[in-house]
Amino acid sequence: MNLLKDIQSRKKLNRKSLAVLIDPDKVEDPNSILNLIALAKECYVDFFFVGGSLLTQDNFQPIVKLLKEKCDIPVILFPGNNMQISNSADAILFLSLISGRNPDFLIGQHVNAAPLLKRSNLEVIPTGYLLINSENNSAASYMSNTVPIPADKYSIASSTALAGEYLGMGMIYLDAGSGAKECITPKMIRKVSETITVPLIVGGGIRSGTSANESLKAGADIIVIGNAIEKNPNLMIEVSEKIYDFNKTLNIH
Ligand SMILES: CC(C)=CCC/C(C)=C/CC/C(C)=C/CC/C(C)=C/COP(=O)(O)OP(=O)(O)O
Ligand SMILES: O=P(O)(O)OC[C@@H](O)CO
Ligand SMILES: [Mg+2]
Repeated sequence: MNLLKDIQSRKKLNRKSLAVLIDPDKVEDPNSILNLIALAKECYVDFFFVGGSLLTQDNFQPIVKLLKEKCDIPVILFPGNNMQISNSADAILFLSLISGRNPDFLIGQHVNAAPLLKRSNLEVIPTGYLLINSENNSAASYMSNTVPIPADKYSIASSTALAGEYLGMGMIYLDAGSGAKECITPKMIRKVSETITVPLIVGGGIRSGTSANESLKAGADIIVIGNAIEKNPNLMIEVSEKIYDFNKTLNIH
């Protein structure tokens, strides 16, 4: 399995995907996600992302193992730091926080993680990570000690994403921050997606089928939903129907 190649070929076909984010700190008992896993299978969710800005409990490894045991949905680590590595997952987003200017999140965490990743079987996916301003300071922005790009500074975001692509990053991730009041605007997604050629992941504050649909229409290739699905797992059904409708028009089987 080569997930990046798979994601690139989906993009070529303009085929959209849904990633469900599991933040281990929000899960009290790993077994409590069994229903979520069952629903994700029914909804043909494309990926599970697992990670958090800060992990204070010991359930990260058990959650990754449980996901792998109970379903075939690829599990991609979305690490807040270099401690969030599990050999049981399929891949890791090797995030470099290019919207910020904190060397530790641009290259420092990566140096610590690299030898562990070399010994693992994880697919390492170099990903340019951009935090876009939301009204509230996000946990990711606080923990990384970086200032997000203002939500209406389209050329700064597009140029940053393009620089990431030119540096060889295989994907770009635009994040308004988990639980953001406002998700990334369609205009911002459009400007960035028109500038880059690599797959675009968009997340943070997506809470309805409508905003999911708008993000996809504006050019997101993968949308990520965490908080809203934790609160209302049935949103997964609504969003996956939107993705199904979107992909159906492409006439691929
Ligand atoms: C390459 C390796 C090993 C690590 C990269 C480390 C980097 C650059 C991280 C980027 C900055 C960061 C702290 C990202 C966190 C992203 C994430 C997993 C968010 C999930 O949501 P939370 O931020 O935990 O939100 P809540 O406030 O809802 O808990
Ligand atoms: O939890 P939400 O707001 O859906 O955000 C998902 C993810 O993009 C956060 O890093
Ligand atoms: Mg968290």
